[in-house]
Amino acid sequence: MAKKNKLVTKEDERQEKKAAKSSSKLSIPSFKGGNFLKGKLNKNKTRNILGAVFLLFSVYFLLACISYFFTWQADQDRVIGKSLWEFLFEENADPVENWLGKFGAWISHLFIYRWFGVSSMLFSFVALVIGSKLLLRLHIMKISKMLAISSISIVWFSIFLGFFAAHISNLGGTFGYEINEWLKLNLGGFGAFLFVAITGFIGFVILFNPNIQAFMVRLKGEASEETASKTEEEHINANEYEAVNTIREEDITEEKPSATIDLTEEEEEEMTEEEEEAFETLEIISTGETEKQTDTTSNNKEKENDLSDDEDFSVEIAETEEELTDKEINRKVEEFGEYDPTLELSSYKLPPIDLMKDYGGKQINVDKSELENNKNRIVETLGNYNIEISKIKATVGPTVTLYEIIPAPGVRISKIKNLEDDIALSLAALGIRIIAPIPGKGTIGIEVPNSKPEMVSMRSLISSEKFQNADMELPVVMGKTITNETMVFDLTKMPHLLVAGATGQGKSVGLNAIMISILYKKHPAQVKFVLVDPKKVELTLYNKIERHFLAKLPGEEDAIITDTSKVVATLNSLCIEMDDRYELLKEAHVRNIKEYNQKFINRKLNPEKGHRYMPYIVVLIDEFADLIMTAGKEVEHPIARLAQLARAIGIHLIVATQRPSVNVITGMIKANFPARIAFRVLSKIDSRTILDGSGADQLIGRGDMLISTGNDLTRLQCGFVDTPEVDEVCDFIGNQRAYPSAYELPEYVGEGGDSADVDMDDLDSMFVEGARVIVTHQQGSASLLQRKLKLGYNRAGRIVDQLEAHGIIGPFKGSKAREVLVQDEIQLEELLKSKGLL
Ligand SMILES: Nc1ncnc2c1ncn2[C@@H]1O[C@H](COP(=O)(O)OP(=O)(O)OP(=O)(O)O)[C@@H](O)[C@H]1O
Repeated sequence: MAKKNKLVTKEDERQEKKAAKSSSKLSIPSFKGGNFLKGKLNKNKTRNILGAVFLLFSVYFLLACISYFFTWQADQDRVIGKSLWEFLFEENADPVENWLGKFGAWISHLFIYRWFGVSSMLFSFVALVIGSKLLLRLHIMKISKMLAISSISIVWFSIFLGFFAAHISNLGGTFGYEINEWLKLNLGGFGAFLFVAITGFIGFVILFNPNIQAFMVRLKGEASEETASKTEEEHINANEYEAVNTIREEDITEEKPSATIDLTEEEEEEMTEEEEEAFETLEIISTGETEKQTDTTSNNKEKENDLSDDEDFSVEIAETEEELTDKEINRKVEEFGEYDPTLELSSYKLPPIDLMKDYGGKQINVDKSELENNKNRIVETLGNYNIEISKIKATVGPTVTLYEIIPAPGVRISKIKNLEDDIALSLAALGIRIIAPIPGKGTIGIEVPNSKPEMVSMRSLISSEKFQNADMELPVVMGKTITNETMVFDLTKMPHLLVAGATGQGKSVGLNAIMISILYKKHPAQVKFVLVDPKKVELTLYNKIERHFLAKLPGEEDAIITDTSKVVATLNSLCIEMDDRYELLKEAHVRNIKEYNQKFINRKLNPEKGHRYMPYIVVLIDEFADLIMTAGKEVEHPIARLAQLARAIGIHLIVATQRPSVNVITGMIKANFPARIAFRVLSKIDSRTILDGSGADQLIGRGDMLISTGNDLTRLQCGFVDTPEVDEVCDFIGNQRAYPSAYELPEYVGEGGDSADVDMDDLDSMFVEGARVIVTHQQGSASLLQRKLKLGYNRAGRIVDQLEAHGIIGPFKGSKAREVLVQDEIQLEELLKSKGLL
């Protein structure tokens, strides 16, 4: 009780403090009974009230003025020469003609007749702008700017219109008339007119600062340009990028919209008064800071002046560099328009949806008796072990049904988890998976395969609204979740994928699904694939799109790599590409490929300095186990390097393997692939290797898969795409106009490079250091040089060749390190001296 009292007191104190704060802001003088006002008014309310008053005045005043022009003759006799008080309380009680009564007649007479004439109506505009800003938070224009424009316009138009007072009275008001009379008296009629015209021009220039020269140039050039622009227009039309999405609106299927709450918007709308106050105080603080800053600069200046009095000491202040205006910066964009990377293949068309087959399965058929049977069996089995259930719910997916159970209070979750095999036995089904508890739901899930699984066709996934409207860099649609939702993810966010699954469980179909997703969404300028296929048959279909979408090493015949030694060269070449791209990013002062490309499109990067539009590169390696077996560290090292660093520069790896054992998926690889996909594997150990947990061994195969992205593990039914469909898509793309060749990767000179090519006179500047590193470590490898001297692959390879040519190391020996022919550093020094290299 005492505690409660204490709380109440604190709350009271807080309220009092708040009231005091708001009253001090409004500076309401403290008077007796003013406490009521203090409590009720705060800055926000005052603002609203003032806003409403301004808006009301704006409308009232405008109507009064308009009415004045129809009624002034009738009302003028009564208003003229009277103060407001006199006029409102005069004895004559007859109504006036003005639509807005006596006050309307008086105020319009005051403003139009006695003051500024017609231009007085601008006061209504002034009130409108201020009122809408205060009440409706509508920003029509900057208040200071509006006040400057309005006041100058009111005065000037009054004088200008006063010029015609002899013909139409009231136009310029008494003010305009009197000024004109005075001007005419002193400058003559024409002189007065000229004076008014010139002041008008000066006012216009001060307010709007028009670019008169540009206007003149445009005026001159207009006639000659007219004909030129016509032809240019035709030219632009011809070049327009027509890579239209050929999927018709009606083909796009929409999923049930899930309720999404846009927190940010709500927060914005519902900014409480306190927050607003805080916001305003913040503004005040920040302006305070700038004031402080200017103070210090002026202090500094004073100090400088003091110093410059000293004869021996001169102070030079660095000139501030000139900054380009936004207009100048964007000059290139204005001149040429934004850079369009797709221009070279501007008529490229994305594949139409009709190329995909419909395998049905849009609607899930719910077999009620099956559901009932399964439910009864689950309840029964659990009942046998004295586990009571308080609720059970089934969600039917394309191939699996999820039974969610809430056990009675006091039941241990681990007890249910241990009954996995017993439940599987009672349901007589393969692939039962128990998720205890389902993260974020507070229930236990039992996944039971349907007796009649539905096939999920790739067509339905591609035409899903989610995929079609996905605003992602590399959107991938792979399948449907257990709740029949299409799952779309951005490959750039993954950022690499490890795919594993025993043979025949749907891995190749899955890889095709990834490829097809990207092909259905991206232009050849935006993405390139590096395809590695040691099995030689899986990816050959994509040969047809070589000149559109594939990347390869210079001088290679086939873009699809099947030979292990070429894989090593390609991976190393990708490392060089990565280093090059990082260098370009550094020069462009951006952090990732998206920002870089955006800057390039906005023509802020100079192609003459080596800048170029960077396509994403997706490296797809099928059968990674085979590569590791044959090339070992030689592939592991560049892959780990790419996986660690390549994310920001747009190289993404998809590595697939049949054998997810620890010697294939090593710790180094695993650590760098946070996103993993598991199709069915044969043992719990394999599942643990790929997913760090069991589950993949309990899948039912045929495209049933688990995708793990860090913490989340989602079960999906992978979309099915058959080889003829992939073939047709590739045909469609392949038959369109293509680039002259595949995207060229940088050249890689490997450790097995031809030493005959070495130029003995052009030794690398790091040659001597390289030789010392090799001799000290007695290990002849380029990767050692790379690590120790922080060199790129290309350069380290070149130094190795030069070392071989100078007889410091022996020839290339496959995956083994080269033999070092110099015993120690003393011998090396002698050798280098004898060759004149020291
Ligand atoms: N998503 C799917 N939906 C339905 N059936 C599928 C799906 N994925 C695969 N299958 C079936 O499984 C078969 C084998 O698939 P796939 O060729 O992809 O296996 P794999 O794991 O790549 O095998 P391997 O490693 O031997 O190449 C397919 O021919 C198809 O019948």
